[in-house]
Amino acid sequence: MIAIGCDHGGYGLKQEILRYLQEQKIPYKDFGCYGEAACDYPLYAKAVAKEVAEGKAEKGILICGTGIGISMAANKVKGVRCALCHDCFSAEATRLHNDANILAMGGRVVGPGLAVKIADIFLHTPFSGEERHQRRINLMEGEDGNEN
Ligand SMILES: O=C(CO)[C@H](O)[C@H](O)[C@H](O)COP(=O)(O)O
Repeated sequence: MIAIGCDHGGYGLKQEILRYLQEQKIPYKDFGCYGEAACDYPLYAKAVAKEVAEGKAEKGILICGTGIGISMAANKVKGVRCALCHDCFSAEATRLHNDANILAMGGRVVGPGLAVKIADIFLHTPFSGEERHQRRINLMEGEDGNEN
């Protein structure tokens, strides 16, 4: 299951991503927001991040105006590796190298065609599992002597 959320700046693009998920028959849970009224992105970031961190969702997708605030908020949750991607190369690389578990995008930055392609790559690219990448993820997650 994919957990998905947005703020008002990402609402329109989220509708496009939901359409893609439905067409592809990819199960999802929509954590809001549910309209274009102004709201606060950390609330939706935390709801999706918690779902992913607790293993209830396989991956997450978060969308705000820029993708910046919502990715920052998601990355405060332990176990979350949220990657802000506005190109296909980064979407593939963050899965292969970082095993990113949440994709963030900006609804005011990227158009729907590219955004759907980015989401498709993100959802279908496996982690490479290579030792050097796993070692770096472990360091990032606070193992091997780091504090966090
Ligand atoms: O990244 C963001 C915040 O850091 C997002 O783009 C928000 O969607 C944006 O800040 C919302 O701005 P608004 O003026 O309240 O529409």
